[in-house]
Amino acid sequence: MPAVGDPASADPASAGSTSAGSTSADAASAGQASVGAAASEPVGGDASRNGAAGLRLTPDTVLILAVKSQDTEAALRSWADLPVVGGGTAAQRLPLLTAQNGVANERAAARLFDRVYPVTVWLPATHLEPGRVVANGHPYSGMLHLGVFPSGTDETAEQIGADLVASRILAPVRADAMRWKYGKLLRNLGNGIEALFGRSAGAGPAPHADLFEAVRVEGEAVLTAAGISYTSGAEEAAERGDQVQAVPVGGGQRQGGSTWQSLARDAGSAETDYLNGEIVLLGRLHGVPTPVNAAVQRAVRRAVRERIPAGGFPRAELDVLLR
Ligand SMILES: CC(C)(CO)C(=O)C(=O)O
Repeated sequence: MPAVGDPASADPASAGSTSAGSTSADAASAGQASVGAAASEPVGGDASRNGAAGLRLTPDTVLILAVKSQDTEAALRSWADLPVVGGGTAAQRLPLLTAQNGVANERAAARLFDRVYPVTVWLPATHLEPGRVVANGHPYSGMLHLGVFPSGTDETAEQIGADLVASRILAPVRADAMRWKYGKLLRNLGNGIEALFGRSAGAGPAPHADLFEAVRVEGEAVLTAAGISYTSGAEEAAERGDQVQAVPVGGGQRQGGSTWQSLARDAGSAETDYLNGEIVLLGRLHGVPTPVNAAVQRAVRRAVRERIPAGGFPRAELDVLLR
């Protein structure tokens, strides 16, 4: 089952032989890009630089959307109308995997693509410099729950899952793939906090634990009010066990998650509008206050705009936003 390289850029996270479309992907959404890359060897190749038009899409091509949610629309538009050998377009014929954090990508994809497969990405990886994606996950590189959107499974999902397992990525196929994605959304609400303030050094109570707790509590309240089911942290952790542990590569610890990496790379955008911002949106739709998620979202937007380095945001300034 061949897949295609990135048409839009030579972005390393999407430059592997199996990712589709990118403008600012990072390691957490790189999924396949890190597969097979010797831990920290540069990845990428000609296909990633040829552009979508240079690629030959065959009926057994699988498209993997591995960009940040803010870049989804552009990536989808660049792929949808490309012809597939034998007739029809990519949007009509090819399976499109949304291997991304957040829950907005599936709806955006389904507006254009007939066959959308949600993928919940649990893949500790690091992308801080062009051309290099470090796969920190061990003994498996990651765990990607996948299924059919909006629900169900099919033969394609099963086959993709089997291919992923053969490449050292666990890939349970789930009829309720979106429930896993909403659970992961809750886990990603701390991404912005980590990006703003950095990781805890040393022992003792985690700094900013109050914020991590508050965004989660708001998130759960919002999903409950919206009648959306989600996996619990315990369910996810039990499923994963110790099969995907973040280990140091080349002597270096993984310094932070995907949003932290966006600030560290000065990527010019961050995914927070689709993580904390998703909770804020649902809160507005369902009448649930979400002040802490909104403050984190605003602070990360400011950090991106003012190019405040990862971990360098003053806590007092977030507290002002919370008053
Ligand atoms: C779980 C993890 C850390 C990697 O998939 C992640 O979601 C992120 O960095 O955003």
